Amino acid sequence: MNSYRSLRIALLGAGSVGAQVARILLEHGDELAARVGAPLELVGIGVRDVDAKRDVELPRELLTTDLATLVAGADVVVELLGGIEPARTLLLDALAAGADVVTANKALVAAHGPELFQAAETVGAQVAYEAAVGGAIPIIRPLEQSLAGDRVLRVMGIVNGTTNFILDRMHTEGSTLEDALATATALGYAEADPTADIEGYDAASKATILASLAFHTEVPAACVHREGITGVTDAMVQQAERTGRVLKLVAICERLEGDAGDRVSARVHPVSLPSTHPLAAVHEAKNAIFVTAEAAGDLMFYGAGAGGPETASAVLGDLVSIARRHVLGGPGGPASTHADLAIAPFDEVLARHELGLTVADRPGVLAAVAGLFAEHDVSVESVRQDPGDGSASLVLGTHTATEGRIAAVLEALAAHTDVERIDSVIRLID
Ligand SMILES: NC(=O)C1=CN([C@@H]2O[C@H](COP(=O)(O)OP(=O)(O)OC[C@H]3O[C@@H](n4cnc5c(N)ncnc54)[C@H](OP(=O)(O)O)[C@@H]3O)[C@@H](O)[C@H]2O)C=CC1
Ligand SMILES: N[C@@H](CC=O)C(=O)O
Repeated sequence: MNSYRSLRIALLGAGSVGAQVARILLEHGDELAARVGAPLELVGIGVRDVDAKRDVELPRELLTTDLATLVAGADVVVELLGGIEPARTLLLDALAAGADVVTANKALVAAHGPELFQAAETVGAQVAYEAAVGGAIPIIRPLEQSLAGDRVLRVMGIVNGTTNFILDRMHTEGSTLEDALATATALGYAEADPTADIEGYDAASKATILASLAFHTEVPAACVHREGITGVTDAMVQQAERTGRVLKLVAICERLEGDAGDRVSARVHPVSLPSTHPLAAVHEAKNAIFVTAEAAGDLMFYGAGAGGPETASAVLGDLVSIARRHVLGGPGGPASTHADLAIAPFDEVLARHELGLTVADRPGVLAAVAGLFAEHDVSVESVRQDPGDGSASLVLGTHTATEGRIAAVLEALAAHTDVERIDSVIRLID
């Protein structure tokens, strides 16, 4: 090891992820120091309650509730608090003082990434956030660096471990959403407020980050269409199973090519996939992200999307690379947003849906209802009607049908006198 002084690491948070980061820093300090070329000195751990019971026993003298003072003396600040404040202010203070920052906080990066990157650029510091998307899976660095010379066309996948765990348990064990969420929380997968998981906010933050990196364009969180899994019912799960399909919450970020120039679309919503689709084999809290790039073709990234030790791996990867830069020097620099593409409204995205309807139980009713689809330019790919009870399942095609047209046809169906109920609506991916 050369004679570089030790690097002062301030850790903010000792929850599911923070406690594991502290454990690894303390247990494997010598090995990490050898990799970096300088010791990584954990100077303190900022928490809300120094007496709280933790999964990992941490030296009492390292714990503090004075996060501002802890940040002030650090070379690198590792933020694992979650939420916007006080994380944002603490990181801006750290950057203003010239410290580098590592964070797993996707809500913060999605909402305030440009502000943090600008603050870092001003002082030549770095903000690293590999753990903010896909837990242990390397996806930020591949998009930011490995694919920087290619043209990314699409990033699509399962990016929230908690909701994947819940949907998986609903399919495989018949669990309720509430029971499966309680287990996911106990396993350390869920956010402090799990509404962020089940209502799709967490996945939407990740979609913001992925789309911004993939398309070199700032994609504000407000431009990401978001639906969570609270509308997924047992009946929808059973309907998917009857047709050999599986429900998953996916994020889709696409470059849409058009005569007026390329645009970007980013959205998060449940979909129904054939059980043979590779995403159908993503179980428990695993994540999988497919990237399609013009020259590279299709790439797939798979692994643990949540969990303390797994996420700590990504955090420590960032910490080691930042620490190496301190010791050896090397490039940092802001994320590229030079392309600045327009964002396509969700209504204009092409969509394929499966619809469960109950119509009045009279001959010819479905044919009359079908007129509504033609009126809204929505093609009907297939119709299956159960004899006797008026229930029908329709697949609505994509080539001309946009999300906007499907929404309009659903509104018209809801008002149609021969339609008793819309039983289920789910988007299909093949
Ligand atoms: N859990 C996971 O699988 C993953 C989490 N992430 C992200 O990592 C971050 C941390 O997640 P996780 O470890 O699960 O969160 P936890 O809720 O388990 O832990 C949060 C920690 O931060 C401390 N903390 C929170 N607010 C404050 C505050 N205002 N002042 C002082 N301390 C505070 C808590 O202190 P105390 O212990 O005293 O209450 C706790 O130690 C989040 O941004 C999350 O989105 C990213 C990928 C995966
Ligand atoms: N709550 C998140 C944690 C990781 O980002 C998830 O379940 O994916």
